[in-house]
Amino acid sequence: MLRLAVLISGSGTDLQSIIDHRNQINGEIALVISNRKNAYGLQRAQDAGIKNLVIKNQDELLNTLKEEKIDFIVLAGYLAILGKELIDTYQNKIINIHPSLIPSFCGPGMYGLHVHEAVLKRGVKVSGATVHFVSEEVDGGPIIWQEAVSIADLDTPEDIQKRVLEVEHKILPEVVQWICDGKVVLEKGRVKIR
Ligand SMILES: Nc1nc2c(c(=O)[nH]1)N[C@@H](CN(C=O)c1ccc(C(=O)N[C@@H](CCC(=O)O)C(=O)O)cc1)CN2
Ligand SMILES: NCC(=O)N[C@@H]1O[C@H](COP(=O)([O-])[O-])[C@@H](O)[C@H]1O
Repeated sequence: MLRLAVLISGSGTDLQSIIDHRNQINGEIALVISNRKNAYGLQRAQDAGIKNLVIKNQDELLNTLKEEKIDFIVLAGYLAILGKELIDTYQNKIINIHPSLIPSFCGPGMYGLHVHEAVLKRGVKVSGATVHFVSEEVDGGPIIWQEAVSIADLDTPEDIQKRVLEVEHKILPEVVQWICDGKVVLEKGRVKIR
């Protein structure tokens, strides 16, 4: 059974979606780590009986992940850019959920509401969410799964965020379950679900 660490920075609704599905997931949410002490996701972890820590320094983060014998890392609204050492140590063992259909509206500076503000400004009629492997290139890692959603009837970034979060809360636990079941295969930079 994989020992999972979920990294957060904020309210933790993506984390909660994994917690809510943990009985279907053949992995243990062993640790929740936030880089912000006021992240409500820490309370969600506490309420679920999951060990939770605040760690801002990436060297300390990597040491803690090793000490806790973490096998796989899920970035769930984690708003810091991971460095080369951590990514090399956990190569193809880190996933991230992003609130757009990558390669659109992603990369440095594209996080949280900023994404949906850019989506609204551009006037696209479809958005969605993407789960991808994490590489040194921000949001540039191999795409694992995506789901689109119509936003043609929405007029504010907050409404778009709300609708996209519904998709996030569906696909993130699904992908975590597939990973824990060994169904996610990366071949020549392209992901297949067995
Ligand atoms: N090396 C990588 N690190 C991270 C990745 C990645 O793919 N490779 N994914 C991001 C998650 N993310 C979008 O999905 C993302 C997070 C944060 C930022 C960003 O610009 N952050 C700001 C600071 C924000 C803050 O602290 O308020 C910044 O670093 O200047 C962009 C994309 C997680 N890490
Ligand atoms: N680029 C990363 C990024 O923007 N991540 C986004 O932060 C939000 C976290 O919400 P949560 O704290 O309620 O899970 C989610 O919408 C997630 O896609």
